[in-house]
Amino acid sequence: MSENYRNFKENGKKIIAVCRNYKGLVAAQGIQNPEKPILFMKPTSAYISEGQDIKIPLGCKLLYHEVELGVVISKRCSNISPSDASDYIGGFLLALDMTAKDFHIEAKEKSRPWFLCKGFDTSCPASGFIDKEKLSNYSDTRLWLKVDGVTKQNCSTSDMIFSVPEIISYVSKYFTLEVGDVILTGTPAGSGPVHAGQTIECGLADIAAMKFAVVELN
Ligand SMILES: O=C(O)/C=C/C(=O)CC(=O)C(=O)O
Ligand SMILES: [Mg+2]
Repeated sequence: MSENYRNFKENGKKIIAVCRNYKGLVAAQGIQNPEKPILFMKPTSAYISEGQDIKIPLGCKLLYHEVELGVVISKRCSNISPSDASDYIGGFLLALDMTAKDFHIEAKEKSRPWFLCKGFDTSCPASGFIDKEKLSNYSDTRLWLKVDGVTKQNCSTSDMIFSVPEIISYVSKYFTLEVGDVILTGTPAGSGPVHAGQTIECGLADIAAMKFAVVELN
């Protein structure tokens, strides 16, 4: 069987991301739980791997970190039910949904798309492929993030509003999912600013961890 999805950074065609998917984050913002998953996309050119730096995009004065669990799709599919969704999970990844927050605020104020604030080069630092057997309890796994050694995000994926199968099912009703596509499942409470010279470390229980430096664009 072909396992091209394991090399999702090369073979995937899309990164689809869910936002406002953690109860703690939504409560902290004083907003209602969304009625259905809220989606946006990042280009696959946004991926970087450990050893590469997060580059603050041109003109950005406020860059935010968001640690997230990502799901790698193993088989082409569309319009699948939540109960069938696990058949299409190839594995997982640990990811950062880096956000140019000042651009994001402006985009929301002016009702503009989120592509620039969410999709710039280096906006998706990602771990390698995590076998699904290693993460059988993906619905209750700890996600954490530190900036310069100080914990900023620390939450279980059990705080998600929409579960991984519900998200895959919902997304697949509108987009054909292909081998190696990734779905980012949203960030828990505690997202905040990072500056050039700082280091972000994050992890998924004791299964995956990664570290990235934040640098000025040059
Ligand atoms: O302000 C908002 O509505 C959402 C902001 C985000 O960046 C949301 C996410 O990407 C997330 O919740 O993961
Ligand atoms: Mg996010």
